[in-house]
Amino acid sequence: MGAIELKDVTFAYPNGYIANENLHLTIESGERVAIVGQNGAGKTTAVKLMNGLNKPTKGDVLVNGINTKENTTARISAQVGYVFQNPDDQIFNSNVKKEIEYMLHYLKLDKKEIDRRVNRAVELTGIRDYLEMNPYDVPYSTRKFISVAAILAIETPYIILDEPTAGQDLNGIKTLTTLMDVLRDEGKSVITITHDMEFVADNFSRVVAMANKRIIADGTAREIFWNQEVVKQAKIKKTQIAELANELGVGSDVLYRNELVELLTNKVLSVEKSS
Ligand SMILES: Nc1ncnc2c1ncn2[C@@H]1O[C@H](COP(=O)(O)OP(=O)(O)OP(=O)(O)O)[C@@H](O)[C@H]1O
Repeated sequence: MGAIELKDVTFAYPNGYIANENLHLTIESGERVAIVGQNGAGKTTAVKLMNGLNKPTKGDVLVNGINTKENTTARISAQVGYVFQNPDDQIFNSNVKKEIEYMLHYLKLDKKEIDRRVNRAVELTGIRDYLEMNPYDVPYSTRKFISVAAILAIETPYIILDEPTAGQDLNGIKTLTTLMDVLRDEGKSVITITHDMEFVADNFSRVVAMANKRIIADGTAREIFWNQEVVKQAKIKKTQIAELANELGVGSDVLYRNELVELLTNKVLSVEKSS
């Protein structure tokens, strides 16, 4: 069993701006972790450290024991796939199929294996109808799935999704949820940056909260969403159900609809009993 380990990592951009300070984090292989926090907290910078796109200014990042500082981004990316927040920063081929196949040719896989991986990635992301099109001729929300498919096809043990639900409608969210289930069954690690707390509560048990370049909390979704200090500092918007429970003053750790329904039902029953 491997892990991604950030050991006291600080990162400064070439202009000198320090975007991450003293990060300590271990993500075991197979784990699913959501990274949440205010805009500019340093989330994207941190995940780019995990796949070698950023190399630490101080400290070390290890991927399955391999130090990212001593290896090329290409080698680290074969372990940790990163789907960019904006697909237009990632996609550069003039044809969807070519975009998905690009890394597979780089990895020198044979045609049969390339076809298998492309088919699987296309199936999981629902983009088969677009295979022969120019990625820039398809809607933005579909283009996001092209960037997901290109990374899925590499079949890395760790996959990072940066804001996957942004711009997706109900169908897109459904496709993502099914994809999350498949990746869970395959034992893959998924690390997600998101501002969508419903998506977090439904798909991630571990949540890392960032604020002002640092990790300020690391716990279960329930622990993070009901820690008022963390919610305030990281500027997290709670789930609607947690907000509602808070406003109604029922329960101090409600996260899911069924929990709220049960609490309210019990309250009604106890009022009926006592009257
Ligand atoms: N190439 C760069 N050069 C200098 N500063 C940068 C660069 N890229 C990002 N930054 C700065 O680093 C800080 C952290 O950015 P980052 O993208 O990691 O934040 P984030 O938490 O992912 O934000 P968001 O939720 O808005 O995507 C921001 O202040 C940003 O302006």
